[in-house]
Amino acid sequence: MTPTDHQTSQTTDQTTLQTLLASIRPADAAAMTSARERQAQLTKPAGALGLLEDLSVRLAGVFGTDRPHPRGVAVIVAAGDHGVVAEGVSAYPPEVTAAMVAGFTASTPSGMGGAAVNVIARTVGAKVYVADVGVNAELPTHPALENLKVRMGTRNLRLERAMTADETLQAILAGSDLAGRAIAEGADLLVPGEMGIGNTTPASAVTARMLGASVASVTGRGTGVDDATLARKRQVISAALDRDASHAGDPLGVMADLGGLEIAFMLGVMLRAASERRAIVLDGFVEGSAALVGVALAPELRDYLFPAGQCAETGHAAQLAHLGLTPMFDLGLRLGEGTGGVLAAPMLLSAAATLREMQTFAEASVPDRE
Ligand SMILES: O=C(O)c1ccc[n+]([C@@H]2O[C@H](COP(=O)([O-])O)[C@@H](O)[C@H]2O)c1
Ligand SMILES: Cc1cc2nc[nH]c2cc1C
Repeated sequence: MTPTDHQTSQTTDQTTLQTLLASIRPADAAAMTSARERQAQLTKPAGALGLLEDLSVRLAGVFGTDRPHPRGVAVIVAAGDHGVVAEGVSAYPPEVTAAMVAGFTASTPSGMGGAAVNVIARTVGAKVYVADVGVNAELPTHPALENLKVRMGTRNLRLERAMTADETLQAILAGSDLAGRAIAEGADLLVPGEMGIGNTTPASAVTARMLGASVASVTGRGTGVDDATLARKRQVISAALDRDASHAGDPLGVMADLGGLEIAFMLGVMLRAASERRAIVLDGFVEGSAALVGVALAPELRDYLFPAGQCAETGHAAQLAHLGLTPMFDLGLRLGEGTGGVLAAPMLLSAAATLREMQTFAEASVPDRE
C-alpha cells in the first residue's frame, strides 16, 4: 500500500464506523408499552416473574415486537495480548493467551473446545466463534479460528499509547464484521467474550478514565494477583492515566490509549449487534469496559445491553451502576471468555418466551385479582 492508499483506507474505515454508529436506533418504545400491557395480563400474580418481566419488556424494545422470539445464541471470543504484562500485572504468564486459544478450538471427546466457554456453550446450545485479534504469537491455522490479527499484542500502556487510532479502528471493524456474520448465521443474542492475559489492567484503566473513578475503586485481582502485584498494578494504571492525554469526551482516544485489541474488537461486536437490533449479553468486567466506551460513542447502545452476572472483579458494580443496568445473577464469576453471558442466554430466551407464549387470564379463564 502506498501512503495515499493507506490514508484512503483509513478514511473509508472512519466512514464505516460513523455509519455504524449512526445506524444504532433507540429501543422501540411502542413495542415496550405493548409488552408491559401484555405482561399485566399473563397468568401469574402481578410482578411474580421478577426481573424476567423487565427483561422481556427490554427484549420487546430490541426486537420491535411484544412477541419477541430470539433464537440463536453466539459467543464471539476475541483474543489479544498486552504489552503491559511486562510490568508484572497478572498472576499468569502471557503464553497462556495463545494456549487458551488453542484450547478453544481443540478437539475433545465432547466436541470442539475444552475451555469453560466451550463447555457451557455446548450445554446451552450456543455457537462459539473464536478470533485472534492480537495474540502475540503466530497461531497455527484452524478452520474454526478467525485470523483477524491487527498486531502482535498492544504496546505497554504504562509507557505509551497501547494502540494507534488506526489499529483501534481496525479491531473495532473486525469485531463488527464477525458479529455481522454471526447474525447472518442466525444469532439473535450475541455474547462478546475475551481471552488475554493482562487485560484487566487496560479494562481498569479505561473504566477509571470513562467513569472518572479512582484507580483503587476499579482495579481488582484479575486472575488472582497477590497484594504486592495488586499494588503494582494500581501504580501502573495510575502512571498510564498520568501519562495519557485522552479524556472521556474522546472515547475512541481512550480506547486507543488505554485499551486493548480484543476490547476494541468487542466494542465492534456490540455496535454491530445493536445496529442490527440484536441483544447483547454482557459478561464481566473486561466486556463492561468496552461497553462504557460504546455507550459514550452511541448512547442508544445501552438499550441493547443485558448484563449477565454481577462479576466478582472490583469495579464491575461501578460499570453497571453507570450503565443503569441490573445483572441477572451473582455467581461470583471472574473468568471472562464470555462464560457469564452464555450462562445468562437461556434466562433471556425464557424471558422472551414467557412474554410471547404464556396465556392471558382471559385466554385461560383464570380469575384475575379482585
Ligand atoms: O471479564 C472479567 O470479569 C474477568 C475478570 C478477571 C479475569 N478475567 C480473565 O483473566 C484474564 C485477565 O486477568 P489478568 O489478571 O491477567 O489481568 C483474561 O484472560 C480475562 O478473560 C476476566
Ligand atoms: C487458565 C486461564 C483461562 C482463562 N480464561 C480466561 N482468562 C483466563 C486466564 C487463565 C489464566
